[in-house]
Amino acid sequence: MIEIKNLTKKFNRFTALQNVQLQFNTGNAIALIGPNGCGKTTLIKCILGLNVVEEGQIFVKGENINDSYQYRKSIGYMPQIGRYPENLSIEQTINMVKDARNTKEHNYDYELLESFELEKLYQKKMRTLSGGTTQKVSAVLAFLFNPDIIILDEPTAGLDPLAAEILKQKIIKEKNKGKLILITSHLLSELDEILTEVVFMNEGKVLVHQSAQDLKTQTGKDKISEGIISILKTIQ
Ligand SMILES: Nc1ncnc2c1ncn2[C@@H]1O[C@H](COP(=O)(O)OP(=O)(O)OP(=O)(O)O)[C@@H](O)[C@H]1O
Repeated sequence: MIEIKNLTKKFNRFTALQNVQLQFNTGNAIALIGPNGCGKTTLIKCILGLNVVEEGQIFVKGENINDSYQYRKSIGYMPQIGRYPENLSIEQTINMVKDARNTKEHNYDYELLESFELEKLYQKKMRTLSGGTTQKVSAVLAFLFNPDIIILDEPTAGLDPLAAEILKQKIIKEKNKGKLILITSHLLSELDEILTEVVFMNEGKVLVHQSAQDLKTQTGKDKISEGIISILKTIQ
């Protein structure tokens, strides 16, 4: 569903991604793991078209992303830090994003909106929201259009434990429907129930891409999070 071929991303002379080759298939939840600054967000932004891809190619559902913007409709994105017009209410923000999609009829997914009980806060202005509530709005928007691919950058950072659990269960539910989930997180214990594959990155390179089961077998650990720690110790 997503294929990345020979992707190199430079910011002036700095190489943030080097010859990245990856393939992600439907029905999987994949964690991008690696130390701060290793290139996780840069990779996500390349897939989203927010970073220009000059060297290498990215295909989403078989289409080269440089050929059309339409592929973005297949992707829901929850950024690390969501930035919204300060003076809009939560309701106006959600309506603005719906309008921007320009689709009259849509099979909207309001499940997270309801679970987070955000309708109670509908009239609050975005600038007055706590960091965690802003994250909830970002999560709602990522799932709202029922996308086939959901990309979550540090999704549970700042969420309270109940909200983090609600989001985790939602991720599992959507993965089980056959969607592709890409997730970056430093909170490894939260990933245990979710993941089917793990990608380890360091200094802009992919070091390992393996299934969660292989990771557990290879490291001799019962939990994915413990297996990830074992691998991280060897690469840091
Ligand atoms: N727009 C940019 N201009 C210049 N350098 C950038 C830009 N975006 C990212 N970088 C650099 O690319 C490297 C990778 O950054 P990136 O945000 O992808 O890391 P990350 O793995 O997501 O880190 P973290 O775990 O801290 O979120 C960093 O050294 C960063 O400073």
